[in-house]
Formats: sequence, structure tokens, C-alpha cells
Amino acid sequence: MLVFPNAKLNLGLYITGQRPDGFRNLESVFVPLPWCDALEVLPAAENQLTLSGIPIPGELATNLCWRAYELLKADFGLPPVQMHLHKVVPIGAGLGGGSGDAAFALRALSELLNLQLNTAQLQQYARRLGSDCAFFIENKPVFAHEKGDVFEPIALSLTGVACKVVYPGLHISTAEAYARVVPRAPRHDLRRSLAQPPETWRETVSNDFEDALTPHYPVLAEVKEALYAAGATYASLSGSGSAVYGLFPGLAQPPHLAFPAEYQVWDGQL
Ligand SMILES: C[C@](O)(CO)[C@H](O)COP(=O)(O)OP(=O)(O)OC[C@H]1O[C@@H](n2ccc(N)nc2=O)[C@H](O)[C@@H]1O
Ligand SMILES: Nc1ncnc2c1ncn2[C@@H]1O[C@H](COP(=O)(O)OP(=O)(O)OP(=O)(O)O)[C@@H](O)[C@H]1O
Repeated sequence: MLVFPNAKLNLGLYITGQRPDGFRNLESVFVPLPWCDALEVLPAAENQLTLSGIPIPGELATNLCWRAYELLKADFGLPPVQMHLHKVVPIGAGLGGGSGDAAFALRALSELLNLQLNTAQLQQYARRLGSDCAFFIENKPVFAHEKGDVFEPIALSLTGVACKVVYPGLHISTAEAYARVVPRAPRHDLRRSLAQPPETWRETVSNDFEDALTPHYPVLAEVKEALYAAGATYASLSGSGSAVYGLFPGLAQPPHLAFPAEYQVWDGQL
């Protein structure tokens, strides 16, 4: 079975409080971003995970695809599988690339091995692999709260909106990014703000990681300014960065922008 785990963007992100479990509560709107890895899962005589594309730090056994397999194996005694992951989505980018791989691996294993897991069960397994993972089970726009893994539906369609995502070659660890933010009350209700025209979002939709990270990584502000200068209606850091995106509603494709060769840029429609 061949699947294409996509990334996500955060439209607004407020870090609202410290939790007793050491994590933070947050409020954010997640939308799928069709920048994809490729993951193949096949029945096999022996377990095997192979990788290609962007190198992934860490041992194979810590790869989120493999951890997804081990999680299900503990409950269902799975037969051996062979997995191949071709990594395309930048890592440490705030795009949830690893989380998407984990969720798509859970879904693919459930289907391939006929585990008959429903959405709620798959989300429960996904939560155990990371805060962002559960979003990718349904993979549709949601208002997320608590650890970012409890969802409310949101009537927001950005389908067809032109988008540019710029990864300035900077791996920002999620834990490091959270450690730099002091939680505070949300400035706006994102559900209301995002119901207004995108032209208003610049004033009302913000990401708390930006204020905390920009003094340490000025390139984040430079990329955002370049996107606004090129006509973006809205631009922001995604998640804990370092990817910055711009939305260009009304255009078929975002305008061309010249960035240094080490940056990775995705142009397309949401
Ligand atoms: C920044 C976001 O991408 C926004 O969507 C996510 O909150 C990050 O989710 P993630 O990468 O799946 O993160 P996890 O693997 O669950 O956690 C990594 C680290 O981030 C911090 N963390 C994460 C989520 C959260 N709600 N509070 C936290 O404090 C913790 O230090 C944790 O050890
Ligand atoms: N399939 C995978 N893809 C990417 N990273 C993985 C994967 N499996 C395990 N990891 C580990 O997760 C770390 C990346 O996590 P990190 O949270 O920083 O970034 P991310 O998954 O790209 O997205 P986000 O920043 O949005 O959470 C990597 O350094 C790597 O050790």
C-alpha cells in the first residue's frame, strides 16, 4: 500500500497555559498542506524500514513510522511488514512532517492488516506518538485545543488558495521552541477571526512562537516581510517554525521569489 503523508499549517497559535503533565495548552487552527512524503507499507517475511530523501536524525527504531507499527503490534500482535519512507517535507519546520508519517502509518497498517480501527481509535493511538499526530487521522481543517490534539470542526475552506511555504534551512526543535514561550491568554478567538476575510487576519491572527523565536532567528522576520512585500494577504510562521508561509488568495500560483539556494520552497494551492 502506497500513501502520501502530507504536512500541516497552523493558522494562528496561542500558547495559553502550562499543563500538569509538562506540556502546554494551546489554541490553533490546523489545515492540511499538500507537501507530501511517500510511505509504502507491504506484508513481508521480516520486519524492515528503509529510508530515502531528506536524512532523518536518529535510529531507525525511533522513526515515527516504526513507532506506529510497534504501538499497534503491542495490542494486535501484527505480522512482519516492510516499510519504505521517502522523506520530502523538511524536518524541524513546524509542518508536522513526522507526525503525518506516524498517522498515515497507523491508517495504512489498520487498512492493510484489516484491524478495523475507527477514527476515534486511530486518533487515540496517534496521540500516544505526538501532539500533532491525531490531526492527520481526519486530515481536515480543525480548531485544536488542549495539547493540540482535541478538535472542533471549523467551517474554513482554503481549498485552491495559492500558498508559498519557505523553509530557511533552520532546524528548530519543538521542545526548544516551547521552552522560549511564556504562556498567556489568547488575544482573539481564532474561530471568529478566521471567519472574517483573509485581509483582516494580519491584525487578528498571530502565532506566539513568532515573538519568542524571531529575536533569536531574525531570518524568520525577513522571510515573512518578503512574503508580504510580494503581495501575500496573510503570512506567518507555522507551528514552532522555522517554516514561514504566505497565502495569496485570488492567484493561481504564488509569485516567484528568489531565496538563497539552501532554502526549501513549496509553491502550490491548499
Ligand atoms: C508546535 C506544534 O507543531 C503546533 O501544532 C505542536 O504543538 C508540536 O507537536 P509535536 O511536534 O507532535 O510535539 P510532541 O512530540 O508531542 O512534543 C515535543 C515537545 O514539545 C513540547 N510540547 C508539545 C506540545 C504541547 N502541547 N506542549 C508542549 O510543551 C514538549 O516539550 C514536548 O516534549
Ligand atoms: N518520520 C519522521 N520524519 C521526521 N522526523 C522524524 C520521523 N521519525 C522520527 N523523527 C524525529 O522527530 C524529529 C523532528 O521532530 P520535530 O517535532 O522537530 O519536527 P517535525 O516532525 O518536522 O515537525 P514539527 O516541527 O511540526 O513537529 C527529528 O529530529 C527526528 O529525530
